[in-house]
Amino acid sequence: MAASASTTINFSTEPSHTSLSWKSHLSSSSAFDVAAVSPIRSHRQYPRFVIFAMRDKPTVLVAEKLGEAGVNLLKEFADVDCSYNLTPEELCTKISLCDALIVRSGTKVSREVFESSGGRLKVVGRAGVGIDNVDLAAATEHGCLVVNAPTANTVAAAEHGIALLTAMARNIAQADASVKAGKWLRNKYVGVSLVGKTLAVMGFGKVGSEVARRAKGLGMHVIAHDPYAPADRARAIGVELVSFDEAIASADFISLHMPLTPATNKILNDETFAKMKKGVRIVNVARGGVIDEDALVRALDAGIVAQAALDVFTVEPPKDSKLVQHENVTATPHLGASTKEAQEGVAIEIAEAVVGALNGELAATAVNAPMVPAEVLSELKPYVALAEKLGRLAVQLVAGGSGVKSVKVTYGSARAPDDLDTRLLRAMITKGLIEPISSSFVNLVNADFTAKQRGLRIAEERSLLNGSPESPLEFIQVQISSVDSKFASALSDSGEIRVEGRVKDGIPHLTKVGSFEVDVSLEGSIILCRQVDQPGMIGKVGSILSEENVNVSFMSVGRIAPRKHAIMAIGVDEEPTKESLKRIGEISAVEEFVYLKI
Ligand SMILES: NC(=O)C1=CN([C@@H]2O[C@H](COP(=O)(O)OP(=O)(O)OC[C@H]3O[C@@H](n4cnc5c(N)ncnc54)[C@H](O)[C@@H]3O)[C@@H](O)[C@H]2O)C=CC1
Ligand SMILES: O=C(O)C(=O)COP(=O)(O)O
Repeated sequence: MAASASTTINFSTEPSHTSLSWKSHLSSSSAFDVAAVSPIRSHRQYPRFVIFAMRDKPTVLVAEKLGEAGVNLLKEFADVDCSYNLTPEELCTKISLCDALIVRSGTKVSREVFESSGGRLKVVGRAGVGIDNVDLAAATEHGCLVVNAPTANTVAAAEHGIALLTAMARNIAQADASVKAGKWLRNKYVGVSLVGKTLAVMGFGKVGSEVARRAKGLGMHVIAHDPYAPADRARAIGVELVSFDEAIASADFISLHMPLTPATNKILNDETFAKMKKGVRIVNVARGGVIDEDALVRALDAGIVAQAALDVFTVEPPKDSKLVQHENVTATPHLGASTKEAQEGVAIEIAEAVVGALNGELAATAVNAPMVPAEVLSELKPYVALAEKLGRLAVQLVAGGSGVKSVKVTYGSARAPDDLDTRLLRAMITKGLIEPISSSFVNLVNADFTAKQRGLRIAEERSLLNGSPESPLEFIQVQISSVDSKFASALSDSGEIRVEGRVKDGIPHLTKVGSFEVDVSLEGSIILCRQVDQPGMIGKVGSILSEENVNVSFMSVGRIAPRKHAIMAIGVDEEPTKESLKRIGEISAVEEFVYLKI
């Protein structure tokens, strides 16, 4: 027995992605080492972890141009259908035949796409950074994992930002067009210098900080605004983090590098343009939607904004856009990520992520599932299996099987509270609790959503144990309250169904049922009998099962005191017939029994 609980901490009362998290994963998406940005991320092998169980060769639909190396990598594992320029209707029709979909920024992966997939679509791979074209809520509700390729195009986007900045300052595009039109307008295209000017980088993440580095090399004074960026990262590059208002009021140039979210939608608008220095110049390689484009046209006409260089637009391609036609605007057709190097890197990065996910690995770049480091996953793997099995057992002990609303999970561990990420465990307990009593498919992606939708409340509690924190967990206990049990002995003194398990030699074991201690490996199915403790019981049950050729893998008896009540837990490899279960129930000393499928 492990040391008894010394402290009990209530971590969360509601399933939530942030309640208990691995300490290194609490930082925002911007947390990365700027010096480590490289066009091609090396692939890390994540432990196989069954999010999806693929039986046949999967089909991957590549809906936008993807680098050849990525397509070849996909082909080693899947049937690959490269169909570009599909209409939304065509995409919805095709998707029901696909296990994975790969897109860039030009394809809307809407709720209809997930609904049309009929549950087959398991992974959406975004070959790039921005996932604003994917309906994440719908993906999550459908248990579909969304992965992106967040690092391989960083440098390309930053270089494009700098290209636009310098081209804009020296009127390169306009001057080029006029020379080609036979003109020689040396006075018209006098530019502005960059050296000594203030550049405000809005969004100091991967691209923003690479732009900042390069702008410093051009002799610019660089400030940045990013509510989530750590000050020491900015300091390391020699950039001061300032408030939004200070950034836009003091900048000669503004470069946008934040994601498009409800909070950043039209963040540059009439009101914010009015606060800018007259003659400010704006670069946007982030997303068109962060600028109110009509307001930008007004600001350009009023001379508040002297020039804008835009790679991205609210609607792409832009139609009859006054903004694009404006003489002080330089426009490119969303080329930020379009270098050979970046496209090769992105293609490999996304192909690896999609193949990994289809193989059951938890992707390192998952957008709508917990990102758990590989080493943590390896360590937690047997406990993940234990968690699901305990959930499955507990719910089968409920009379009627339904009406489960309130579950308490206790994790017994000697580790410090922030050293244990329980999101995987909670998801698998939820899977175990819900799948035996419904037609829902539950995985790591949709577990919290599915629990919430069913009104299932999972409270998590940590029981801090004395002893060595070598293994992440000593035990997991699952309790279901306010329900009747079909096996009264599974009820604890306080009336909840209670099962507890441990991992022994890498194998999940059931170690407690109600108040009875047992020990049965959770590998096949289980028969639990309550009996009056007396000699010969094991033999009687064993011989009934052997007559049926049912192999007994494990047997254990947990009793309160000799010759009083005991619980016999029997692990079986095959499913006993109803008749043999009936015969076990008829043994005179057996008071109640239950057969549980794991
Ligand atoms: N034009 C193109 O082809 C490309 C565009 N992009 C876009 O560039 C943007 C940045 O990409 P990454 O740097 O890779 O992402 P990132 O996630 O590394 O950085 C985004 C940064 O924006 C910050 N942020 C979030 N809300 C903010 C707010 N309200 N104000 C200021 N900062 C805020 C975040 O804290 C984060 O540091 C994304 O929108 C992405 O889609 C990226 C690559 C290519
Ligand atoms: O990665 C991003 O966010 C981009 O905007 C690149 O988009 P693309 O893959 O070139 O359509």
